[in-house]
Amino acid sequence: MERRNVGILGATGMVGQRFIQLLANHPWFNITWLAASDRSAGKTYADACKWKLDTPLPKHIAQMVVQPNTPEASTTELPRIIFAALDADIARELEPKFAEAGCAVISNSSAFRMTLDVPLVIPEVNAGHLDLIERQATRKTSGGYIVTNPNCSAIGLVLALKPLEDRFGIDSLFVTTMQAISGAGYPGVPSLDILGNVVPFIKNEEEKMQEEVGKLLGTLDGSSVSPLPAKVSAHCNRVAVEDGHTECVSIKLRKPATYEQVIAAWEEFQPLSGKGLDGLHLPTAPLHPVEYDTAVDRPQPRLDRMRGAGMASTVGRLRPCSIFDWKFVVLSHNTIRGAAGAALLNAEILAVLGKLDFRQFPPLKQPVQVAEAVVKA
Ligand SMILES: NC(=O)C1=CN([C@@H]2O[C@H](COP(=O)(O)OP(=O)(O)OC[C@H]3O[C@@H](n4cnc5c(N)ncnc54)[C@H](OP(=O)(O)O)[C@@H]3O)[C@@H](O)[C@H]2O)C=CC1
Ligand SMILES: N[C@@H](CC(=O)OP(=O)(O)O)C(=O)O
Repeated sequence: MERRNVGILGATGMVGQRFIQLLANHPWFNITWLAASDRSAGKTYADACKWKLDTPLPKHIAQMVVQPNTPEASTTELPRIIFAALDADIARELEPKFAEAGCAVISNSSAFRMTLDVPLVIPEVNAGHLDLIERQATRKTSGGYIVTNPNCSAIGLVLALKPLEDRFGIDSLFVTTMQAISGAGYPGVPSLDILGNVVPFIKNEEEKMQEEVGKLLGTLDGSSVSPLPAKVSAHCNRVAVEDGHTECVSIKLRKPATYEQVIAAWEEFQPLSGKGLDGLHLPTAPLHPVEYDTAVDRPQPRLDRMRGAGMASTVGRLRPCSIFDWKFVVLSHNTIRGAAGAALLNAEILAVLGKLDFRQFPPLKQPVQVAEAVVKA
């Protein structure tokens, strides 16, 4: 099967490298275009990038020439699918240019997450919000659009919250994060600040978590999303862990739930595989998006971040909370499920829903039913 060409904007950074790693053997997508800042444009990728991952840099990627950061300056053909891994300020300026040029911009940045007509999506949680794409001005002119995935702490948390919201409703929650260093990009936090230390501040992180949870679990009312009316309070901390964000959560539910009912809600949560998508697996989707571990001392970042190939959210330590109803711990991989893997899964669901002009996608058995099942899940 011929694969669809894709590009990566911000390809030399921590998230850009994860995109390259995850796309290296992807069955539907083929990297043909890489771009970064003016510092890198014109160099080979190997010269421009400090490769930090523990799998080798693919040889054909190493030899690719890094392109300038605008559609018109590209010296090679611009693919119609662009994965973007830019800082928010740069994304705010560049991503619309690619959407105007007719690209599907699958963004990882916070720049447009809360914009009314931009979907903020986790496919297992709110795939129906992708309908917002059709409201974007560029969709009607060039066909291009922007889709975003959430903040890396919000993703792991919301995967654990969605089954609870569906079955019991969420009234309030209190969450304290312990976030890995890789979340700050490269070179990121200075070693003298973080070694043997905890930094109780990550700029804008608490605000992003609080508002993104509401939009992700909110309801699409035609032209915009009404946020979930739950109170969310977040404390965010940077800790000396390489990869994997850990979060301690206390939650008040709207309906009473027993220990067994809460665990069942997590364990039975298979929104993409159980309702018509059988046999039409999305390559990056984990079979179990939420895994509950019964051990008293799990989840732990070093031991659990690669569950579901880095795409699962691991939950543990469910116990009664003396202030709210229940408390538990959530862990997810911040640069895979929290970033590049999240964007890749968004691209895959867009492909299945026919929003990537994805002509080479293998024929679906029952296309309409499958799409509807995914959207309603
Ligand atoms: N790390 C994480 O866990 C997560 C990060 N994110 C978000 O993803 C985005 C990228 O993060 P991360 O990879 O960690 O950041 P890095 O700092 O590691 O990488 C930034 C990338 O942007 C490129 N860049 C910088 N300036 C420009 C420019 N003017 N034009 C084009 N490209 C430019 C850099 O290229 P060059 O090498 O040439 O400087 C590099 O490729 C951010 O918005 C971040 O908040 C989201 C979720 C998780
Ligand atoms: N701020 C997160 C990384 C992240 O997800 O950022 P953003 O919301 O800008 O994508 C961290 O430091 O761990």
